[in-house]
Amino acid sequence: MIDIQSVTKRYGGKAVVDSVSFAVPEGTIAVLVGTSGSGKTTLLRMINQLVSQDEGTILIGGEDTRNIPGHELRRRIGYAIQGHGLFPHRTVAENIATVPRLLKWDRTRINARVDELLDLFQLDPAAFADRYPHQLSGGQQQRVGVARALAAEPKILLMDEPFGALDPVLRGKAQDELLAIQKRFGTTIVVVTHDINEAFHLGDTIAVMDKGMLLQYGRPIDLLKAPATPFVEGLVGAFDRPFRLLALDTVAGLIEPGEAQGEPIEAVRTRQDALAALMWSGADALPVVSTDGKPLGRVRLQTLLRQAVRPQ
Ligand SMILES: Nc1ncnc2c1ncn2[C@@H]1O[C@H](COP(=O)(O)OP(=O)(O)OP(=O)(O)O)[C@@H](O)[C@H]1O
Repeated sequence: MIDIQSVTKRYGGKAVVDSVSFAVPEGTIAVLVGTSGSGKTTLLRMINQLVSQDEGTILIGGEDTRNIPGHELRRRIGYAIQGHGLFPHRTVAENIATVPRLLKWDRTRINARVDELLDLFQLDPAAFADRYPHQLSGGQQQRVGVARALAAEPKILLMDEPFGALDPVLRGKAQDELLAIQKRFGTTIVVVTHDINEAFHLGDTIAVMDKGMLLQYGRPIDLLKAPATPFVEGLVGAFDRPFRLLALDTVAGLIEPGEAQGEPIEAVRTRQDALAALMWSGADALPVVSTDGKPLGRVRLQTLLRQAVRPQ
């Protein structure tokens, strides 16, 4: 658990992070969103003490971060930034091995971990381990940056616009990879993004910042149901709300018995995907199948539309 308590940072007398408090439960993803200059990066960098707060306390697993030497804290907390920050004169394998080496892992363990991470990010170790960052595409560099941040199996991962430079297709893939990794290792993750869609896709909780202040912190559904201010309402998109609501859940919970014509949809897809498929096909119901293709029933347009209404 990361517990941020009344944290303030001032530059030149001006609070760029202004008495912010929220807690990130263990094993969850919190996303920081907000306008440019609202203090997101500063707040993130206070968690690993790259920036020290002027007031307030940050506890990690109950321990005050100011009582942990900075270098030790930063070895315990993975950090991935936009533009990846890879060392240009080190190979991919050496980049990923940075923290395990500092921690003096033995060579066999380091090599195994590097290969495991490269596999996880779909970069064939035989082809990529010995390349230098400039020999990779931007998307590959970013994946290596995230792999490096994960190398020492940190319980906490901080990410600052980690997928900012990726095209929409790669960005979606990288987000799904991150969710899979988070599930597998139970990592607690704090991500900064400009992209509200990314926030909804990744976040168990979302923190909305404006001018150094935390306007709202809650689950995606809380922001949709009860935006704390007009700014939050604008950010979550008044017109997009029904679609965002549908995107929060899968088709699985809405399957009804019966048959339907048309291209089947998998039960793990979002309700928003199902609505899109129904609208596109012009049908009023679609067959639903399991990921291995077994028929499970059908999903009806009427049922979906009822889910898109403001929750009571
Ligand atoms: N070292 C510094 N010295 C002086 N001012 C700073 C420093 N670092 C950040 N700031 C100021 O603090 C404010 C918050 O910056 P920060 O980078 O945290 O915002 P952000 O929300 O991450 O912005 P962006 O989305 O544009 O990256 C900005 O006005 C910035 O100019």
